[in-house]
Amino acid sequence: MQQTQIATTPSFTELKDLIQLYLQLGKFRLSMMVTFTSLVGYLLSNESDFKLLPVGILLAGTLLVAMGANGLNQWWEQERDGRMLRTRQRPLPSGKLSSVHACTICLLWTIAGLFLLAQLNLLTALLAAFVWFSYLFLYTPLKTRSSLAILAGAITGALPPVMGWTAATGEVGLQAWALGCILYIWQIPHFLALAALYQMDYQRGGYKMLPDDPEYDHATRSIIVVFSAALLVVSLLSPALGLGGIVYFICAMLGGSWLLIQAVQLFRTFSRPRARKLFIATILYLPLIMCALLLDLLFKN
Ligand code: HEM
Ligand SMILES: CC(C)=CCC/C(C)=C/CC/C(C)=C/COP(=O)(O)OP(=O)(O)O
Repeated sequence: MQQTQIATTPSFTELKDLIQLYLQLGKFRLSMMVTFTSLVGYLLSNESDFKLLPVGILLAGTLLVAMGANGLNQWWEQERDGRMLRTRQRPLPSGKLSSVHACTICLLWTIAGLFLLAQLNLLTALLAAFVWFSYLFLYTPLKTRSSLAILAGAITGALPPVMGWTAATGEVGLQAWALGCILYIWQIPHFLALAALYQMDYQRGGYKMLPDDPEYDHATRSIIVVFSAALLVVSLLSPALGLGGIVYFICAMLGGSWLLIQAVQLFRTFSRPRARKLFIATILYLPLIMCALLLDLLFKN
């Protein structure tokens, strides 16, 4: 009797391991960051007071749909992920989760997330469904075909703040678009810096998102500089549309200039440490800007 119980009831360690695998499958940190941007979009609308229930629903719904999308992308790419050093330890290629298990849980996360968002309003749920769809059915298949995939991939980062805004107001707003635009531009240096670090890996996986040049193509480095400069300009112009105040402006100027300096240094001479520094700058830039926007809101209210 006791033996049966040991065999069928998962132990605490097994449960902990399973949760760990789920977090990897849904790219928890990245999904949390995406969810944070939707929260900022919600609060920027200033339409409603901070109400715990709709905010909780927005956060849970966005996180679930984002994790569902990330996990289904890994399900789709499991064979290629198995060929790449960066990704071969993921739950699916490492065999720690079965394909059916992963696919089922990600579909459940997606359905649960969309259901939650629909409780706020249909527009927010539709936007989430569009992001989910474009990530899986536009960006993911394009990755093996063209370097333009990134332009589709960046939609995924641009729309979550807009979703936050629509969750609060039921309609889209100018400031949310401005923030979405900043995020869209930000993703280009974010990804291209990382791609410089994992160039060979991407080739191993059969992805066509990058030039095959081991010295990291001049054109790609120019694109990084152009988008980093555009990020600085657009982020500094955004207060004209009502996005952010003085804290945001200072942070956007300092953070954006820092990112641009890293981009220019990488442009001058390619090296992996320089690419890594640029990637880290992009990772730090995002929470910096989001927190600055929240601080300005706090001072305003
Ligand atoms: C075109 C869009 C994007 C691409 C191609 C991209 C690509 C990636 C990749 C491949 C990594 C993993 C690095 C590694 O395995 O070492 C990564 C890390 C990260 N990305 Fe992005 N990303 C994109 C958009 C976003 C967005 C929209 C956010 C958040 C709003 C984001 C936030 C992060 C964070 C926080 C990390 C580091 C944490 C982690 O590794 O889990 N990214 N990105
Ligand atoms: C609300 C909602 C649905 C939000 C979407 C959140 C989401 C799916 C963000 C992912 C952003 C992105 C393009 C990551 C890179 O994928 P990749 O396939 O290039 O990464 P990999 O090489 O590590 O697999």
